[in-house]
Amino acid sequence: QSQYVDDEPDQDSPVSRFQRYLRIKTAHPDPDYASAVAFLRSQAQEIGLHTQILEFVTGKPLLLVTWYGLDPSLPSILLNSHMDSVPAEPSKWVHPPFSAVRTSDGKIFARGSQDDKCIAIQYLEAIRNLRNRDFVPVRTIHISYVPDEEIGGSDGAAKFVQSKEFKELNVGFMMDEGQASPGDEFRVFYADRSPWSLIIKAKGSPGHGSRMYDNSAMENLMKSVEIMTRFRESQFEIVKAGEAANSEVISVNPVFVNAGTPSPTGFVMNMQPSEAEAGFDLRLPPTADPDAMRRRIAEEWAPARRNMTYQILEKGPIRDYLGSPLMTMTNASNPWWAVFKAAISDAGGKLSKPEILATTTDARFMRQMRIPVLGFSPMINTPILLHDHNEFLSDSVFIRGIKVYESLISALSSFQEDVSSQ
Ligand SMILES: CSCC[C@H](NC=O)C(=O)O
Ligand SMILES: [Zn+2]
Ligand SMILES: [Zn+2]
Repeated sequence: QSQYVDDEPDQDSPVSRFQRYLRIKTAHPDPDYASAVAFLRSQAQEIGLHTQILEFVTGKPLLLVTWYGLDPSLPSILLNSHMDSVPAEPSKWVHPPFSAVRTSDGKIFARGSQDDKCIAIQYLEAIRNLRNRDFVPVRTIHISYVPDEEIGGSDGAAKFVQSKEFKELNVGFMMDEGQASPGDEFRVFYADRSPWSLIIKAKGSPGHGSRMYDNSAMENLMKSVEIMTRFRESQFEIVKAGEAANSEVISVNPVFVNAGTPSPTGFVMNMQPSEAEAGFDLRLPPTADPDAMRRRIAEEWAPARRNMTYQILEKGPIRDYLGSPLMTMTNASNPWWAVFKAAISDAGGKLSKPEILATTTDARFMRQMRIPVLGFSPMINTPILLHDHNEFLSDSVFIRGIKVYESLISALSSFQEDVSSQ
């Protein structure tokens, strides 16, 4: 196990600024957005960038940072990063999750180090370096620091894209977070999966625990669970056979079951309950047919004939406003794709085949507006530790990422073809 390194208190460097941001506790359930916004804003101001705070929901601020380009009539570039993190269990970490300790081998341990506070600072550091080199952007570049991504974004990015402030940004291309790459190729994501929360409920006659009868609530629920498990296995088989990635199939995973008649010592054991319910996390890739899924749920997973009801919470859009799947093209039809690819290669990076992200990000709200979005976090040679214990990022990977964003930001902001009609 690696040792602590005490960073010099007076040190001011990209890594120390990253550490300072990591030490701000923006983990749910009580994220300190005020401190995060204050810190990021002071960084942006120090670099000489324009800042604006938007508060669509009280206590949930969004920081917008702007570097004006020479031609404000061209669609702008938006770089997005969420300020919140998932919680951490300190006792399961080798270093405290908000210490941002850097070990002697250069690993910076913190909740949010990969997801996604790294890109928050890398955007700013890249712009700092470009400004120091007197680079002048043609297109305006914005950075949005948004709240609540980890809890679905309805008070964050969802409100932002609906605002007049967002419209005025005239965003032509956006970048959002991606995921770490254990190998030496950068990963890029052209779509997310759409998240649904599904709760199925069964009702039935209560009865003595000893009695066999049809249509008890538990029997009805368990039949559904069996059918859903078979569906889950059919999807997982495709993945196990190597025919599709995890993110390309529909996942359905049980997250809670709730049934039984409570007693002071647990549950009444000789009573069959009259109600039972279970909750599932569903993720639909953009290729999935949401209507077919809704029918499957109504007819097979929670049919009225088994005394079942259900509730689907669709967390965000599943199609764009013209009814197309939420996907960003990674071919010649999307001129930004070529610019992105060239910028990665100019930075000496290799790119793996574009992927669908298995999880879900704020990008879906912008894709709904038909804005092209690529998910990208420049973390190669890094184990995937988002939401895990001992999340870390190596200092060298972090520093290299700044260079990659310098290349990306200069290329994207210099891109002259007018794509505003797309
Ligand atoms: C219901 S939207 C939640 C978004 C969340 N994002 C990251 O983990 C996710 O669960 O994928
Ligand atoms: Zn994230
Ligand atoms: Zn996350």
